[in-house]
Amino acid sequence: MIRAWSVADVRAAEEPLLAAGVPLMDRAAFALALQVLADLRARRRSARGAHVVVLAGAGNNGGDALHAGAHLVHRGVAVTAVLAADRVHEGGLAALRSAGGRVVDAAAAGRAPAAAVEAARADVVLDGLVGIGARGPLRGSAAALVTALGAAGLPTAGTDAEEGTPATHAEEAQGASAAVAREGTARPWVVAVDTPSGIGVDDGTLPGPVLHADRTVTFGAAKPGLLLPPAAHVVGEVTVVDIGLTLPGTPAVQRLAPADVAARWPVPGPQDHKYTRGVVGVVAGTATYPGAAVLTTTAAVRTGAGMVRYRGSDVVARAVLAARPEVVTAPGRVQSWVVGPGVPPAADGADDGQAARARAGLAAARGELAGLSRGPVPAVVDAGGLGLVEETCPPWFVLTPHAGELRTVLRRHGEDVHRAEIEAAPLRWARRAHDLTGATILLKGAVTVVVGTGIVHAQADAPAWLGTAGAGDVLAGILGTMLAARAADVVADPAVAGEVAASAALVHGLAAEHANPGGPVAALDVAEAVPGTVARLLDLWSS
Ligand SMILES: NC(=O)C1=CN([C@@H]2O[C@H](COP(=O)(O)OP(=O)(O)OC[C@H]3O[C@@H](n4cnc5c(N)ncnc54)[C@H](OP(=O)(O)O)[C@@H]3O)[C@@H](O)[C@H]2O)[C@H](O)CC1
Ligand SMILES: [K+]
Repeated sequence: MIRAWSVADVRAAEEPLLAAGVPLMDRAAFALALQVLADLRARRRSARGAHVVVLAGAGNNGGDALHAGAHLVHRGVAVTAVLAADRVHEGGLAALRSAGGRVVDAAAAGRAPAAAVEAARADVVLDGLVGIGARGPLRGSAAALVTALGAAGLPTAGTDAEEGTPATHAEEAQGASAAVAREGTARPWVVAVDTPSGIGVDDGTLPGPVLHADRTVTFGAAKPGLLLPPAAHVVGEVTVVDIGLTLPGTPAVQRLAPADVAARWPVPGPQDHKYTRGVVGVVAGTATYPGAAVLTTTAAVRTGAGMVRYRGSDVVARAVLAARPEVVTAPGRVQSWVVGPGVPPAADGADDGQAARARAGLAAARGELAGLSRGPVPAVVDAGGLGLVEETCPPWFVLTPHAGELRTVLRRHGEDVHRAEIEAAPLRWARRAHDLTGATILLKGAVTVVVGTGIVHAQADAPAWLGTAGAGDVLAGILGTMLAARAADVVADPAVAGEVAASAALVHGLAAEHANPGGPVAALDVAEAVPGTVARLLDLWSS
């Protein structure tokens, strides 16, 4: 598990140590230098004679980078510090100078392109422009430098948000790109110091220009922006360096690892039977979209449900039974409901009665229909089901929208937001949807964000190949079974709903990888791979 703490929590943890004179910056800089040396040796056999460019901003983030640069000079690395501020960390600059490092001032207007060209030729670029002290989009000389680095061929993200200066940056950028293109040198390895400069450290946004990192060396603890999309896509490999901070028990964001899911997997024992293992009720598919019913029920069965009850028209039921004879179509008690996959969003009547069956399932999940479930049970609400949930939901309802579907849910609650805005700030809008609906929100994407009553989860287990038709239907089935197996826990403590949802996202992503490592997968392949994935998780855990 990777746990990430907010900027405020990290600052609060640093405070007493700084007050006691604990040399946190020395610890951070030394660890950073060691990691850069290891990366250099991995990429060019020896660090000696390598060229490292340190991008230094005005604060302690720049201080970390400059001190690390001094350590590197002492190990035979040629280091150039590019100063992106009129005033930088004095101690760090003095250490670099006395070690014999070069210093280039890139703070003055027009200096960025030349500095960018030098950086683009380096073996490693250390991004020490700004860390947890960032406020808003990267601005001034730091923004100009990142824009010029982008033009010089280094991968950057975000737009140059500073008003009135795009032309300046563009001109500088052209200068840089022409110079580097002529040489066609391989681009440098970028190491972000604490965070890639300019990301939303607490929310994972990309408010302005950001230099992509190949590695982020972060101090004391991971920060939420390193796990949350879209910033999670520009951090590279995250290396957490222990500098002796004591952080509060509850992190702001966490990412489950396979071992965390395995540790909580409800492995059946001799006393278990189908009803103790969890029965899943599925309302999915129509005569027009029968495949969703097959995918969702297959996934639920293959994830280890005690039993799956399918609710739908006879024609679809026949397709389901042909694929999965284990499924039953008789109504009866369930421990979770999955409603919505393949059900048309607009309940326009052409849905074989699925909207009515979905509403009945949701009412039963609320505990409003005695007999069917004897009290409230968790529910997965996906696709067409999202249009059927009422104003507010219990937290044991897990809504599983993608960004477009979340837009519809938010608009129904009076938030007029566009899909692009949701994709630019997934945490914010998933949290808003949780606040408005009361449900646990699993916002699907390359990184899946789960916001409920407990800790926020950000899962990045899925290969891009999983972006294929039916993948959401399979996730809904996996989640339905995992919720049914822990139904009592989920209803008793809704924070468990978020943890189970994040676990289902992890299983879904790993199953896609196992189905065809490194290549394309069909949704049904993913569902069929789940048993093996679960066995591997448990084997890993028991070994
Ligand atoms: N405290 C310690 O000894 C340790 C800190 N660690 C490292 O330090 C940074 C946090 O350092 P801090 O000085 O608090 O802040 P930063 O260096 O991250 O950034 C502040 C400077 O950056 C400028 N800034 C802020 N936002 C932007 C922006 N959007 N664009 C450009 N520049 C920006 C800000 O300028 P002002 O005008 O606002 O003053 C500051 O000059 C932490 O990340 C660690 O790297 C060590 O890890 C542990 C010891
Ligand atoms: K940084």
